[in-house]
Amino acid sequence: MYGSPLSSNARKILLLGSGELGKEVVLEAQRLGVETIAVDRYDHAPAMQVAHRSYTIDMLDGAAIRRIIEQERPDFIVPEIEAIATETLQELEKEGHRVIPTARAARLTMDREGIRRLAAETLELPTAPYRFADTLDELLQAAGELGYPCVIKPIMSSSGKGQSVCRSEAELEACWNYAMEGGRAKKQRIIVEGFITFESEITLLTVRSVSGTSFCPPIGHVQKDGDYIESWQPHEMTAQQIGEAEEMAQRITDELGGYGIYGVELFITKDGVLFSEISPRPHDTGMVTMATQDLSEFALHVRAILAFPIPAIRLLTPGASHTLKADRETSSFRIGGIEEALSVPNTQIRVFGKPETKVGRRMAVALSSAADIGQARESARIAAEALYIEYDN
Ligand SMILES: Nc1ncnc2c1ncn2[C@@H]1O[C@H](COP(=O)(O)OP(=O)(O)OP(=O)(O)O)[C@@H](O)[C@H]1O
Ligand SMILES: NCC(=O)N[C@@H]1O[C@H](COP(=O)([O-])[O-])[C@@H](O)[C@H]1O
Ligand SMILES: [Mg+2]
Repeated sequence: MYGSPLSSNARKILLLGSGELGKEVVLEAQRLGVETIAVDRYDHAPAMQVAHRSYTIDMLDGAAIRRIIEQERPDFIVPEIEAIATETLQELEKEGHRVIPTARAARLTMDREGIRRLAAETLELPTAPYRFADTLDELLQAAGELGYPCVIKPIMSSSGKGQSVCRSEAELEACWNYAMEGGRAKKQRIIVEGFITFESEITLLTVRSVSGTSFCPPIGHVQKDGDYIESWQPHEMTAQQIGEAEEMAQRITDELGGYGIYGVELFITKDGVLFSEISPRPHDTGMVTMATQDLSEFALHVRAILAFPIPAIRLLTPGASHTLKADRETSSFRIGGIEEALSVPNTQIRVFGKPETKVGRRMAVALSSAADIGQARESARIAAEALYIEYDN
Protein backbone atom coordinates (compact mmCIF):
# COMPACT_ATOMS: atom_id res chain seq x y z
CA MET A 1 0.00 0.00 0.00
CA TYR A 2 1.39 3.40 -0.92
CA GLY A 3 0.35 6.85 -2.08
CA SER A 4 1.01 8.80 -5.26
CA PRO A 5 4.44 9.95 -6.37
CA LEU A 6 5.44 13.32 -4.90
CA SER A 7 3.05 12.89 -1.94
CA SER A 8 4.18 12.15 1.61
CA ASN A 9 2.88 8.55 1.22
CA ALA A 10 4.84 7.85 -1.96
CA ARG A 11 7.02 4.77 -2.35
CA LYS A 12 10.45 5.92 -3.55
CA ILE A 13 13.13 4.18 -5.59
CA LEU A 14 16.54 5.86 -5.93
CA LEU A 15 18.76 4.60 -8.75
CA LEU A 16 22.54 4.83 -8.47
CA GLY A 17 23.47 4.87 -12.14
CA SER A 18 21.11 6.24 -14.79
CA GLY A 19 21.97 4.66 -18.13
CA GLU A 20 19.74 2.90 -20.64
CA LEU A 21 18.98 0.05 -18.23
CA GLY A 22 18.00 2.43 -15.44
CA LYS A 23 15.78 4.35 -17.81
CA GLU A 24 13.65 1.24 -18.35
CA VAL A 25 13.63 0.51 -14.60
CA VAL A 26 12.32 4.02 -13.96
CA LEU A 27 9.59 3.64 -16.59
CA GLU A 28 8.47 0.31 -15.10
CA ALA A 29 8.47 1.75 -11.57
CA GLN A 30 6.33 4.65 -12.75
CA ARG A 31 3.82 2.22 -14.26
CA LEU A 32 3.26 1.03 -10.70
CA GLY A 33 2.94 4.59 -9.41
CA VAL A 34 6.33 4.69 -7.70
CA GLU A 35 8.37 7.88 -7.24
CA THR A 36 11.76 7.72 -8.92
CA ILE A 37 15.04 9.53 -8.33
CA ALA A 38 17.98 9.09 -10.73
CA VAL A 39 21.63 9.67 -9.83
CA ASP A 40 24.70 9.47 -12.06
CA ARG A 41 28.06 11.08 -12.80
CA TYR A 42 26.84 13.31 -15.64
CA ASP A 43 23.82 15.52 -16.39
CA HIS A 44 20.93 14.40 -18.60
CA ALA A 45 21.73 10.68 -18.27
CA PRO A 46 18.98 8.52 -19.85
CA ALA A 47 17.16 7.61 -16.61
CA MET A 48 17.37 11.22 -15.40
CA GLN A 49 15.30 12.24 -18.40
CA VAL A 50 12.33 10.15 -17.21
CA ALA A 51 12.71 10.19 -13.39
CA HIS A 52 10.87 12.60 -11.08
CA ARG A 53 14.16 14.12 -9.88
CA SER A 54 17.85 13.67 -10.45
CA TYR A 55 21.28 14.41 -8.98
CA THR A 56 24.72 14.51 -10.58
CA ILE A 57 27.57 13.38 -8.32
CA ASP A 58 30.83 11.44 -8.36
CA MET A 59 29.50 7.90 -7.82
CA LEU A 60 32.67 6.83 -6.02
CA ASP A 61 32.27 9.64 -3.46
CA GLY A 62 30.66 7.98 -0.43
CA ALA A 63 29.93 11.27 1.34
CA ALA A 64 28.03 12.57 -1.70
CA ILE A 65 25.94 9.38 -1.90
CA ARG A 66 25.18 9.55 1.82
CA ARG A 67 24.09 13.18 1.56
CA ILE A 68 21.53 12.37 -1.13
CA ILE A 69 20.22 9.25 0.61
CA GLU A 70 19.79 11.13 3.89
CA GLN A 71 18.01 13.94 2.13
CA GLU A 72 15.74 11.73 0.00
CA ARG A 73 15.19 8.80 2.40
CA PRO A 74 14.17 6.42 -0.45
CA ASP A 75 12.46 3.10 0.34
CA PHE A 76 14.88 1.34 -2.01
CA ILE A 77 18.41 2.17 -3.16
CA VAL A 78 18.91 0.47 -6.54
CA PRO A 79 22.49 0.25 -7.88
CA GLU A 80 22.51 0.40 -11.69
CA ILE A 81 26.27 0.42 -12.38
CA GLU A 82 29.21 -1.33 -10.73
CA ALA A 83 31.44 1.59 -9.84
CA ILE A 84 29.73 3.02 -6.75
CA ALA A 85 31.08 3.76 -3.25
CA THR A 86 29.80 0.40 -2.05
CA GLU A 87 31.31 0.72 1.49
CA THR A 88 28.87 3.58 1.98
CA LEU A 89 26.04 1.34 0.78
CA GLN A 90 27.07 -1.25 3.37
CA GLU A 91 27.02 1.39 6.12
CA LEU A 92 23.66 2.72 4.96
CA GLU A 93 22.24 -0.80 4.96
CA LYS A 94 23.43 -1.32 8.55
CA GLU A 95 21.63 1.90 9.45
CA GLY A 96 18.37 0.44 8.10
CA HIS A 97 18.31 1.48 4.43
CA ARG A 98 17.31 -1.13 1.82
CA VAL A 99 19.90 -1.74 -0.89
CA ILE A 100 18.90 -3.88 -3.92
CA PRO A 101 19.52 -6.76 -3.92
CA THR A 102 21.90 -6.32 -0.95
CA ALA A 103 24.86 -4.03 -0.22
CA ARG A 104 27.12 -7.09 -0.07
CA ALA A 105 26.06 -8.19 -3.57
CA ALA A 106 26.81 -4.68 -4.87
CA ARG A 107 30.15 -4.69 -3.07
CA LEU A 108 31.27 -8.14 -4.25
CA THR A 109 30.28 -7.63 -7.89
CA MET A 110 31.82 -4.17 -8.06
CA ASP A 111 35.22 -5.73 -8.36
CA ARG A 112 36.00 -8.85 -10.31
CA GLU A 113 38.17 -10.20 -7.52
CA GLY A 114 35.38 -10.26 -4.94
CA ILE A 115 32.90 -12.12 -7.10
CA ARG A 116 35.44 -14.44 -8.74
CA ARG A 117 36.84 -15.58 -5.40
CA LEU A 118 33.34 -16.13 -4.04
CA ALA A 119 32.24 -18.13 -7.10
CA ALA A 120 35.39 -20.15 -7.71
CA GLU A 121 36.92 -20.51 -4.26
CA THR A 122 33.98 -20.42 -1.81
CA LEU A 123 31.22 -21.97 -3.95
CA GLU A 124 33.64 -23.97 -6.14
CA LEU A 125 31.79 -23.15 -9.36
CA PRO A 126 33.84 -23.98 -12.47
CA THR A 127 35.38 -20.83 -14.06
CA ALA A 128 38.24 -19.97 -16.40
CA PRO A 129 41.62 -20.27 -14.64
CA TYR A 130 42.65 -16.84 -13.30
CA ARG A 131 45.28 -14.78 -11.47
CA PHE A 132 45.38 -11.21 -10.15
CA ALA A 133 48.22 -8.75 -10.72
CA ASP A 134 49.13 -5.29 -9.41
CA THR A 135 52.18 -4.64 -11.58
CA LEU A 136 53.45 -5.42 -15.06
CA ASP A 137 55.94 -7.87 -13.51
CA GLU A 138 53.15 -9.73 -11.73
CA LEU A 139 51.20 -9.78 -14.99
CA LEU A 140 54.19 -11.30 -16.79
CA GLN A 141 54.36 -14.05 -14.21
CA ALA A 142 50.58 -14.65 -14.20
CA ALA A 143 50.31 -14.79 -17.99
CA GLY A 144 53.30 -17.15 -18.09
CA GLU A 145 51.47 -19.51 -15.72
CA LEU A 146 48.14 -19.34 -17.59
CA GLY A 147 49.61 -19.40 -21.10
CA TYR A 148 48.54 -17.50 -24.23
CA PRO A 149 46.11 -16.28 -25.34
CA CYS A 150 44.82 -14.86 -22.06
CA VAL A 151 42.23 -12.20 -21.28
CA ILE A 152 43.24 -9.12 -19.26
CA LYS A 153 40.64 -6.94 -17.51
CA PRO A 154 40.77 -4.14 -14.94
CA ILE A 155 39.14 -5.49 -11.78
CA MET A 156 36.79 -2.53 -11.80
CA SER A 157 35.29 -1.96 -15.25
CA SER A 158 32.31 -2.98 -17.34
CA SER A 159 31.14 -3.23 -20.95
CA GLY A 160 34.63 -4.42 -21.90
CA LYS A 161 36.37 -1.16 -20.96
CA GLY A 162 40.12 -1.75 -20.61
CA GLN A 163 39.71 -5.41 -21.60
CA SER A 164 41.93 -7.13 -24.16
CA VAL A 165 43.01 -10.54 -25.36
CA CYS A 166 46.77 -10.93 -25.10
CA ARG A 167 48.26 -13.36 -27.63
CA SER A 168 51.94 -13.30 -26.69
CA GLU A 169 54.41 -11.92 -24.18
CA ALA A 170 55.29 -9.15 -26.65
CA GLU A 171 51.75 -7.73 -26.32
CA LEU A 172 51.65 -7.74 -22.51
CA GLU A 173 52.79 -4.18 -21.91
CA ALA A 174 50.24 -2.76 -24.35
CA CYS A 175 47.48 -4.82 -22.69
CA TRP A 176 48.60 -3.61 -19.26
CA ASN A 177 48.53 0.04 -20.38
CA TYR A 178 45.12 -0.45 -21.99
CA ALA A 179 43.75 -1.89 -18.73
CA MET A 180 45.20 1.03 -16.73
CA GLU A 181 43.36 3.50 -18.97
CA GLY A 182 40.08 1.57 -19.08
CA GLY A 183 39.40 0.87 -15.40
CA ARG A 184 36.71 3.01 -13.76
CA ALA A 185 38.40 3.33 -10.39
CA LYS A 186 41.88 4.46 -9.51
CA LYS A 187 42.87 0.95 -8.44
CA GLN A 188 45.62 -0.57 -10.56
CA ARG A 189 44.72 -4.21 -10.06
CA ILE A 190 43.82 -6.50 -12.96
CA ILE A 191 42.53 -10.03 -13.47
CA VAL A 192 44.14 -12.31 -16.06
CA GLU A 193 42.06 -15.24 -17.25
CA GLY A 194 42.86 -18.23 -19.40
CA PHE A 195 41.14 -17.83 -22.79
CA ILE A 196 38.04 -20.04 -23.00
CA THR A 197 37.07 -21.36 -26.42
CA PHE A 198 33.36 -21.58 -25.79
CA GLU A 199 30.64 -22.90 -28.09
CA SER A 200 28.35 -20.09 -27.00
CA GLU A 201 27.81 -17.73 -24.13
CA ILE A 202 24.59 -16.91 -22.36
CA THR A 203 22.99 -14.72 -19.75
CA LEU A 204 20.63 -16.56 -17.44
CA LEU A 205 18.36 -13.91 -15.96
CA THR A 206 17.51 -15.09 -12.45
CA VAL A 207 14.91 -13.31 -10.32
CA ARG A 208 14.72 -13.56 -6.54
CA SER A 209 11.35 -12.39 -5.32
CA VAL A 210 8.71 -13.07 -2.72
CA SER A 211 7.59 -15.91 -5.04
CA GLY A 212 11.00 -17.62 -4.82
CA THR A 213 13.66 -17.94 -7.55
CA SER A 214 12.56 -17.83 -11.21
CA PHE A 215 14.67 -18.24 -14.33
CA CYS A 216 14.05 -16.60 -17.71
CA PRO A 217 14.75 -18.70 -20.81
CA PRO A 218 18.49 -18.41 -21.62
CA ILE A 219 19.71 -15.44 -23.67
CA GLY A 220 22.50 -16.10 -26.18
CA HIS A 221 24.82 -13.27 -27.15
CA VAL A 222 27.79 -12.18 -29.22
CA GLN A 223 30.37 -9.79 -27.78
CA LYS A 224 33.04 -7.79 -29.53
CA ASP A 225 35.94 -6.20 -27.63
CA GLY A 226 34.24 -7.26 -24.41
CA ASP A 227 30.95 -5.51 -25.16
CA TYR A 228 27.69 -6.92 -26.43
CA ILE A 229 26.66 -6.49 -30.06
CA GLU A 230 23.62 -8.77 -30.31
CA SER A 231 21.55 -11.05 -28.12
CA TRP A 232 18.66 -13.46 -28.68
CA GLN A 233 16.19 -15.44 -26.63
CA PRO A 234 15.67 -18.35 -26.22
CA HIS A 235 19.15 -19.73 -26.83
CA GLU A 236 19.06 -23.41 -27.73
CA MET A 237 20.62 -25.59 -25.04
CA THR A 238 20.39 -29.24 -24.05
CA ALA A 239 18.41 -30.21 -20.94
CA GLN A 240 21.72 -31.07 -19.25
CA GLN A 241 23.23 -27.66 -20.05
CA ILE A 242 20.12 -25.87 -18.77
CA GLY A 243 20.25 -27.98 -15.62
CA GLU A 244 23.91 -27.09 -14.97
CA ALA A 245 23.29 -23.41 -15.73
CA GLU A 246 20.27 -23.13 -13.44
CA GLU A 247 22.03 -24.95 -10.63
CA MET A 248 24.99 -22.53 -10.77
CA ALA A 249 22.69 -19.53 -10.98
CA GLN A 250 20.65 -20.80 -8.03
CA ARG A 251 23.75 -21.34 -5.90
CA ILE A 252 25.35 -17.97 -6.52
CA THR A 253 22.12 -15.97 -6.25
CA ASP A 254 21.18 -17.82 -3.02
CA GLU A 255 24.58 -16.81 -1.67
CA LEU A 256 24.14 -13.15 -2.68
CA GLY A 257 20.50 -13.00 -1.54
CA GLY A 258 17.98 -10.13 -1.54
CA TYR A 259 15.19 -9.34 -3.98
CA GLY A 260 15.78 -8.32 -7.59
CA ILE A 261 16.99 -9.64 -10.93
CA TYR A 262 20.48 -11.00 -11.53
CA GLY A 263 22.20 -11.55 -14.89
CA VAL A 264 24.27 -14.71 -14.60
CA GLU A 265 26.86 -14.86 -17.41
CA LEU A 266 27.95 -18.37 -18.39
CA PHE A 267 30.16 -19.94 -21.05
CA ILE A 268 28.84 -23.11 -22.71
CA THR A 269 31.79 -25.32 -23.61
CA LYS A 270 32.15 -28.86 -24.95
CA ASP A 271 33.05 -29.96 -21.44
CA GLY A 272 30.25 -28.25 -19.57
CA VAL A 273 29.06 -24.87 -18.34
CA LEU A 274 31.50 -22.34 -16.81
CA PHE A 275 30.59 -19.40 -14.60
CA SER A 276 31.88 -16.07 -15.97
CA GLU A 277 30.38 -13.23 -13.91
CA ILE A 278 27.13 -11.92 -12.47
CA SER A 279 25.32 -8.58 -12.39
CA PRO A 280 23.02 -7.98 -9.41
CA ARG A 281 20.78 -5.88 -11.68
CA PRO A 282 19.22 -6.00 -15.18
CA HIS A 283 21.69 -7.01 -17.87
CA ASP A 284 22.43 -5.24 -21.16
CA THR A 285 21.93 -8.46 -23.18
CA GLY A 286 18.55 -8.78 -21.41
CA MET A 287 17.15 -5.76 -23.25
CA VAL A 288 15.85 -8.41 -25.68
CA THR A 289 13.20 -9.30 -23.08
CA MET A 290 11.40 -6.06 -24.00
CA ALA A 291 10.52 -7.86 -27.26
CA THR A 292 10.12 -11.44 -26.03
CA GLN A 293 8.65 -11.72 -22.53
CA ASP A 294 5.33 -10.66 -21.00
CA LEU A 295 7.36 -9.08 -18.19
CA SER A 296 10.69 -7.60 -19.32
CA GLU A 297 13.76 -7.91 -17.10
CA PHE A 298 13.02 -4.34 -15.96
CA ALA A 299 9.42 -5.10 -15.00
CA LEU A 300 10.64 -8.20 -13.16
CA HIS A 301 13.27 -6.21 -11.27
CA VAL A 302 10.73 -3.63 -10.12
CA ARG A 303 8.19 -6.29 -9.06
CA ALA A 304 10.86 -8.15 -7.11
CA ILE A 305 12.14 -4.96 -5.45
CA LEU A 306 8.65 -3.96 -4.31
CA ALA A 307 8.04 -7.49 -2.94
CA PHE A 308 5.17 -8.15 -5.33
CA PRO A 309 4.55 -11.68 -6.62
CA ILE A 310 5.96 -13.12 -9.86
CA PRO A 311 3.73 -16.16 -10.38
CA ALA A 312 5.15 -16.94 -13.85
CA ILE A 313 7.36 -15.50 -16.59
CA ARG A 314 6.05 -16.11 -20.10
CA LEU A 315 8.18 -16.10 -23.24
CA LEU A 316 5.77 -14.80 -25.88
CA THR A 317 8.00 -15.16 -28.95
CA PRO A 318 11.60 -15.71 -30.02
CA GLY A 319 13.40 -12.38 -30.38
CA ALA A 320 16.72 -10.60 -30.75
CA SER A 321 18.44 -7.30 -30.01
CA HIS A 322 21.24 -5.53 -31.89
CA THR A 323 23.11 -2.43 -30.74
CA LEU A 324 24.02 0.89 -32.33
CA LYS A 325 27.38 2.19 -31.16
CA ALA A 326 29.11 5.50 -31.73
CA ASP A 327 32.56 5.73 -33.28
CA ARG A 328 33.48 9.32 -32.36
CA GLU A 329 33.30 11.64 -29.38
CA THR A 330 31.02 14.65 -29.60
CA SER A 331 28.00 16.30 -27.98
CA SER A 332 26.55 17.54 -31.24
CA PHE A 333 25.06 14.76 -33.30
CA ARG A 334 21.81 13.30 -34.59
CA ILE A 335 20.58 9.74 -34.92
CA GLY A 336 19.15 8.96 -38.36
CA GLY A 337 17.73 5.97 -40.19
CA ILE A 338 14.85 5.58 -37.75
CA GLU A 339 12.25 5.36 -40.53
CA GLU A 340 14.22 2.58 -42.24
CA ALA A 341 14.75 0.72 -38.97
CA LEU A 342 11.09 0.88 -38.08
CA SER A 343 10.05 -0.36 -41.49
CA VAL A 344 11.51 -3.77 -40.60
CA PRO A 345 8.53 -5.94 -39.55
CA ASN A 346 8.03 -6.74 -35.84
CA THR A 347 10.78 -4.36 -34.86
CA GLN A 348 11.05 -1.60 -32.27
CA ILE A 349 13.97 0.58 -31.27
CA ARG A 350 15.07 2.27 -28.07
CA VAL A 351 17.05 5.47 -28.46
CA PHE A 352 18.78 6.04 -25.12
CA GLY A 353 19.14 9.83 -25.38
CA LYS A 354 22.74 9.96 -24.08
CA PRO A 355 23.97 13.55 -24.29
CA GLU A 356 27.38 12.68 -25.76
CA THR A 357 28.81 10.05 -28.03
CA LYS A 358 32.12 8.33 -27.27
CA VAL A 359 34.04 5.76 -29.26
CA GLY A 360 32.22 2.47 -28.70
CA ARG A 361 29.41 3.99 -26.62
CA ARG A 362 26.05 2.25 -26.98
CA MET A 363 23.48 4.81 -28.15
CA ALA A 364 20.43 2.76 -29.19
CA VAL A 365 19.21 -0.79 -29.66
CA ALA A 366 16.93 -2.54 -32.15
CA LEU A 367 14.54 -5.21 -30.85
CA SER A 368 12.86 -7.71 -33.16
CA SER A 369 10.59 -10.68 -32.74
CA ALA A 370 10.05 -13.46 -35.30
CA ALA A 371 8.96 -17.07 -35.61
CA ASP A 372 12.54 -18.26 -35.16
CA ILE A 373 15.84 -16.96 -33.79
CA GLY A 374 17.53 -16.79 -37.21
CA GLN A 375 14.88 -14.43 -38.56
CA ALA A 376 14.76 -12.38 -35.35
CA ARG A 377 18.56 -11.86 -35.41
CA GLU A 378 18.42 -10.92 -39.06
CA SER A 379 15.65 -8.35 -38.52
CA ALA A 380 17.37 -6.79 -35.50
CA ARG A 381 20.65 -6.58 -37.43
CA ILE A 382 19.03 -4.94 -40.46
CA ALA A 383 17.24 -2.43 -38.24
CA ALA A 384 20.36 -1.59 -36.20
CA GLU A 385 22.44 -1.23 -39.37
CA ALA A 386 19.82 1.12 -40.82
CA LEU A 387 20.45 3.45 -37.86
CA TYR A 388 23.36 5.85 -38.12
CA ILE A 389 24.88 8.75 -36.23
CA GLU A 390 25.51 12.02 -38.02
CA TYR A 391 28.20 14.02 -36.22
CA ASP A 392 28.22 17.81 -36.44
CA ASN A 393 31.91 18.08 -35.52
N1 LIG B 1 38.28 -15.90 -20.08
C1 LIG B 1 37.65 -15.58 -21.21
N2 LIG B 1 37.80 -16.34 -22.33
C2 LIG B 1 37.18 -16.01 -23.49
N3 LIG B 1 36.39 -14.93 -23.63
C3 LIG B 1 36.21 -14.14 -22.55
C4 LIG B 1 36.82 -14.40 -21.29
N4 LIG B 1 36.45 -13.45 -20.43
C5 LIG B 1 35.65 -12.61 -21.12
N5 LIG B 1 35.49 -13.01 -22.39
C6 LIG B 1 34.67 -12.34 -23.42
O1 LIG B 1 34.56 -10.96 -23.12
C7 LIG B 1 33.21 -10.63 -22.79
C8 LIG B 1 33.19 -9.57 -21.69
O2 LIG B 1 33.80 -10.08 -20.53
P1 LIG B 1 33.21 -9.72 -19.09
O3 LIG B 1 31.78 -10.07 -19.04
O4 LIG B 1 34.08 -10.32 -18.07
O5 LIG B 1 33.44 -8.12 -19.13
P2 LIG B 1 32.55 -6.93 -18.66
O6 LIG B 1 33.38 -5.73 -18.93
O7 LIG B 1 32.12 -7.19 -17.27
O8 LIG B 1 31.32 -6.91 -19.58
P3 LIG B 1 29.80 -6.50 -19.18
O9 LIG B 1 29.86 -5.38 -18.22
O10 LIG B 1 29.25 -6.09 -20.53
O11 LIG B 1 29.17 -7.74 -18.68
C9 LIG B 1 32.57 -11.94 -22.39
O12 LIG B 1 31.17 -11.87 -22.53
C10 LIG B 1 33.25 -12.90 -23.37
O13 LIG B 1 32.70 -12.78 -24.66
N1 LIG C 1 27.41 -3.79 -19.29
C1 LIG C 1 26.82 -2.91 -18.35
C2 LIG C 1 25.86 -1.94 -19.03
O1 LIG C 1 25.53 -2.09 -20.19
N2 LIG C 1 25.37 -0.95 -18.28
C3 LIG C 1 24.52 0.08 -18.80
O2 LIG C 1 25.30 1.05 -19.47
C4 LIG C 1 25.25 2.29 -18.77
C5 LIG C 1 26.55 3.04 -18.86
O3 LIG C 1 26.70 3.42 -20.19
P1 LIG C 1 27.82 4.51 -20.65
O4 LIG C 1 29.13 3.88 -20.34
O5 LIG C 1 27.52 4.69 -22.10
O6 LIG C 1 27.59 5.76 -19.83
C6 LIG C 1 24.86 1.94 -17.36
O7 LIG C 1 24.31 3.05 -16.68
C7 LIG C 1 23.88 0.82 -17.63
O8 LIG C 1 22.62 1.31 -18.01
MG1 LIG D 1 30.07 -9.45 -18.73
